[in-house]
Amino acid sequence: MAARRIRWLLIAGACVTVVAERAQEAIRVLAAEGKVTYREKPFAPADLEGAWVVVAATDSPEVNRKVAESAGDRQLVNVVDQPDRGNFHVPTSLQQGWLTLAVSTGGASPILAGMIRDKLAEQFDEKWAEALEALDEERRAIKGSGLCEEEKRHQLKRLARKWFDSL
Ligand SMILES: C[C@@]1(CC(=O)O)c2cc3[nH]c(cc4nc(cc5[nH]c(cc(n2)[C@H]1CCC(=O)O)[C@@](C)(CC(=O)O)[C@@H]5CCC(=O)O)C(CC(=O)O)=C4CCC(=O)O)c(CCC(=O)O)c3CC(=O)O
Ligand SMILES: NC(=O)C1=CN([C@@H]2O[C@H](COP(=O)(O)OP(=O)(O)OC[C@H]3O[C@@H](n4cnc5c(N)ncnc54)[C@H](O)[C@@H]3O)[C@@H](O)[C@H]2O)C=CC1
Repeated sequence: MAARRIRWLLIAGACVTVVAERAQEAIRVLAAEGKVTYREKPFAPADLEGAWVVVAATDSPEVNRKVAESAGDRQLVNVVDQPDRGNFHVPTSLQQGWLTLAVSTGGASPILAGMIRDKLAEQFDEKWAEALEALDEERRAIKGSGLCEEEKRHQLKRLARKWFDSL
């Protein structure tokens, strides 16, 4: 579970520190490659110092509860086995170039969220990534034109509609 969250955090550009008594092999490899910092020890509240995002993903509900309770008001906390103890949930997501679609069922069924994402992926395929790049160029041209604000807005709306209807 922790490895899944770490992958997502690294893609987002986070500096990740893992605290685990005995981390999974995949995490040890990331640590050996210098991609994450690994503290091989039991959790202690001081481990949260300086953290912006905290993920409680141990296999012990008591430890995860303690992690959540030790976090400060200004920290984002995700608790993988007791979502209500944290202050954010992780949706499943689909990336198609610059397009990001996130799907959440509010915790009711993470598997269904994955199914919905797969269904959306059939509709929002590579064409959308290509379209967004083309649209971006056309939008810049309109923004850089000497047209008045009202006319620009009108053209930007028409531009988005043209692409939306063509895909
Ligand atoms: C609230 C949330 C936590 C949060 O915010 O982080 C949460 C909570 C819990 N999940 C549990 C179980 C499973 N979760 C998955 C899968 C995923 N779970 C994810 C998110 C979230 N899961 C958040 C809500 C998101 C939403 O509702 O949309 C995804 C999107 C992202 C990710 O986790 O990477 C990923 C989507 C899959 C994909 O993308 O295809 C699978 C299937 C699998 O592993 O393949 C199972 C086993 C089957 C089952 O139990 O249904 C359990 C019971 C744990 C236990 O008792 O052992 C809890 C705790 C509880 O329900 O209280
Ligand atoms: N949110 C979600 O989508 C899902 C959540 N889960 C939940 O994720 C949790 C973890 O499951 P897995 O990753 O399979 O477990 P795991 O057994 O692979 O990993 C647990 C890790 O916690 C560490 N740990 C345990 N006590 C510790 C302590 N006191 N201090 C520091 N580290 C400690 C262990 O050393 C180990 O590295 C479970 O509660 C499970 O119910 C599981 C599947 C999906």
